[in-house]
Amino acid sequence: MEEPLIEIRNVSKVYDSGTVGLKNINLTIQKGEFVVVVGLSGAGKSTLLRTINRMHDVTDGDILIEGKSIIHYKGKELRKLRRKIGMIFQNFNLVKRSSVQRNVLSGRVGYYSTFKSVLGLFSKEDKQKAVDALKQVKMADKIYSRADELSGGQQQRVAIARALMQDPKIMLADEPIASLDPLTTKAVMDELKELNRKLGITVIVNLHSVPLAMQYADRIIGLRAGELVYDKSIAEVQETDFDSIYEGAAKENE
Ligand SMILES: Nc1ncnc2c1ncn2[C@@H]1O[C@H](COP(=O)(O)OP(=O)(O)OP(=O)(O)O)[C@@H](O)[C@H]1O
Repeated sequence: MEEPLIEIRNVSKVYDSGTVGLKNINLTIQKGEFVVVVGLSGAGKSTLLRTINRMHDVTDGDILIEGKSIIHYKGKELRKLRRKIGMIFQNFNLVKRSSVQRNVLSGRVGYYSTFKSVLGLFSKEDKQKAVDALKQVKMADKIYSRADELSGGQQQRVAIARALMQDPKIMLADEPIASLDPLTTKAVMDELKELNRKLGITVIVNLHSVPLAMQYADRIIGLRAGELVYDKSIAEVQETDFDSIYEGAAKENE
């Protein structure tokens, strides 16, 4: 079998406050998978995603990407790792007063010296790349709009275009549709699915909605209180499975 793209081995994360974010997680993700992570608020979904791109360091265990341990990466190695991994957030994280073009080009910053990126000296190739990325998310006509003139769904698609500028192998999306209405939710989820299918990017998405998870995932992972309590391919998933992840946890809190 092919080498796994991501291997999480016995990973635990305890925050400085003493809160346990993750408890002994073991998880292997293959190239090309579309994985949805579900679980109650506070279950550790964001923590899990953020350990994969080293926004958070783990307390214990190891994470391998393409067979290499990443947990001690620093400087150049860490920058190279982060280029491979695009990230999408609930609140889009765009520079609201900047143009769509500028926001998308900023996804390329990891490839430039600080000097050039501060001055906005982007190459002609990268400007064309930004147009292509915007075409991919069907936002090319908004290239000169200001980010804050766009709807939430449009902003999220620009954020996806920005992440595509990195030529990522992995796309991490942390509640990407939490602040969107059903119609724009569909546009954003369809976009993530398309770049998984068409561009072969491995996608890991945190979602609260089980029906959406079932609609889009190849595989669903469930977290509860920092532990991995569920891991099935979509063909094996049954909606009642989630009672133990959601209702069971609710009972515990009573
Ligand atoms: N920076 C932090 N410092 C301390 N504790 C944190 C930090 N980030 C998260 N936590 C705690 O770690 C646990 C897991 O949080 P996490 O945000 O990963 O959960 P989540 O499943 O993503 O929840 P949500 O759906 O609300 O985003 C929670 O108890 C949370 O309060």
